[in-house]
Amino acid sequence: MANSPHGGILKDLVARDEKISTELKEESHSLPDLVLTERQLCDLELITNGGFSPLEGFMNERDYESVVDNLRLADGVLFPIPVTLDVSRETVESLKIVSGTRITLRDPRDDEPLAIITVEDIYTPDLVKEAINVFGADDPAHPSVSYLRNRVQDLYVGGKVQAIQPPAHFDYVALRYTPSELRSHFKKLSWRKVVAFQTRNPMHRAHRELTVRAARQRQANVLIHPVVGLTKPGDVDHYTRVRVYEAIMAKYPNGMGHLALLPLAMRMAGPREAVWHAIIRKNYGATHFIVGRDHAGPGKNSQGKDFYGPYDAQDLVTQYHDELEIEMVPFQQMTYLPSTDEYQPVDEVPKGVQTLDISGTELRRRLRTGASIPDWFSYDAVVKVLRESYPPRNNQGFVLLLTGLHNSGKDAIAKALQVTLNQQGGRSVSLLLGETVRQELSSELGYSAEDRHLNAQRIAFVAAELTRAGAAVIAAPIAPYERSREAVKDIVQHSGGAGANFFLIHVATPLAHCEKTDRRGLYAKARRGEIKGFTGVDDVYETPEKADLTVDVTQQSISEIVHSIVLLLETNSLL
Ligand SMILES: Nc1ncnc2c1ncn2[C@@H]1O[C@H](COP(=O)(O)OS(=O)(=O)O)[C@@H](OP(=O)(O)O)[C@H]1O
Repeated sequence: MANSPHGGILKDLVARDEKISTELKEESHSLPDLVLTERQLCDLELITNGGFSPLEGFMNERDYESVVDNLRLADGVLFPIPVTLDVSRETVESLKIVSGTRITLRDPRDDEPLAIITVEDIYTPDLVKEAINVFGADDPAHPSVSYLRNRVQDLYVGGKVQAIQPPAHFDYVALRYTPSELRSHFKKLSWRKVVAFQTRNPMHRAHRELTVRAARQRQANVLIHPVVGLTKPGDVDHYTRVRVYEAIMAKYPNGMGHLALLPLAMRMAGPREAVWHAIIRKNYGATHFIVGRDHAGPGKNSQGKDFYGPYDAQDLVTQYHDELEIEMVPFQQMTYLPSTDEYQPVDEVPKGVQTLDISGTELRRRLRTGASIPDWFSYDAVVKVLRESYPPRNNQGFVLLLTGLHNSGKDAIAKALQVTLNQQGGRSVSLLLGETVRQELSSELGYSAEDRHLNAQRIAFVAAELTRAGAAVIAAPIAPYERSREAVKDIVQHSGGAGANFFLIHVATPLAHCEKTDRRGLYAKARRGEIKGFTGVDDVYETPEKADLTVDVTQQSISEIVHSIVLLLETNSLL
């Protein structure tokens, strides 16, 4: 038997409104629109599937104030986190939003109408108070406070929603359960007691041991219920994590556990978040909920201290135990005891017994360097998934941007380097010569400052895509402007993923040599005025200020230059 929902009734609005969804969809076309933010989309999904029961919409001012002040809705029901629809003043004015207005809420990914909100009120939130009460401090080191300060719009719009359809998902569809679906699943399996485990991180042996212990203690089954909505910036992406969870599920005793994904936008609100998580799991039918050390903690504040005490979350859940009606299973941190090859909560380890742990930072270091990750810490299948997503540097892609004058030797160096890297193997090598890019990608562009900059940005886009897939990219345009070269670096480092390794190599062959040896005669034509705005003749070449390497074909042979680039890559552990 699944636990009863918070407030007594599961507010499955999708099921409730199914009969009128065609009419609602029809009406949605004639209403003003709001395209949701990513966070609002996650919130709406949980409002409409019942995960946030007893909510039936975004909070009005009375509920919001009451939640911020007392962790309760205006009617007194426990609810610790504001769930609000923020809208800019301009939008409120341009859409003429007033009490009673009906607005279509749209999915930002595909523009589909998901729900209609009937506006109850429009109010100005006190964001400083919200930060202090809900997150503990008005400190922008907290990701949700930073979100309040930088992303949240001026006004909140409160009102109940009617569901047109749930947001569409195309990843891990079979693992996404609504509260009703999960409840049916528990019924089908005759699970009476279910311990839910919340996580936003990859799971290893310690987590498996902890959850199995919890199940044993409470004679229950285990629901692994990871968050796949928004988590803390910098977390492991949910695709990788779900593959990890799938791998670890095979390590549970047969039939003990089940994996379901939760599309929640976390707030990292520590104690309040733990109470919220418990309510959500109750709505999904769980009877027990694990709260460990530093539950939903965001890390350090701007003074370098933890935002919350390690067991503050457990204390707050205990405080509301009676009305939560889901039993907390508190856990201390698990640690490994090599002498007996087992995990135990730290507070149960006898004095003097040796323990082992691997921190998150150490794990990331081992992934980066390819160093071994011991069996006592994780499972081969889990490590394999992580290594695929976080390859060691010698498997990561990289971009070498060779910049220099026409006929500086950059093409010859690039081609020789391509051959050298091909000889070594292990990566696909892509060559983006200036001339090739001009023919294949930028044939309509000329040589104005703007066109040259755009050309560089196109090279950056292609290079970032290739390097993200693990390729070695050698790009050799003239790239005469510092701002363009900086833009290339920026684009590669921001969208190149794990392979965001970028090196600028200045081929600094003097103009006189480039000109003297130019068999194509372009400099001669430029001198005669037959080509206008030619780099080095009547257009500027800005010498790079921060090249990773400077080479010159009048001082070194092509082989020597290639070797110096190989050494640069080797020094950076890329070869
Ligand atoms: N006005 C002018 N200025 C500079 N270069 C010119 C110009 N007109 C044509 N070319 C020939 O175009 C080739 C490719 O230039 P790039 O795309 O590398 O230049 S840029 O980075 O956009 O500045 C470049 O060849 P490579 O140096 O061999 O790549 C030039 O020979």
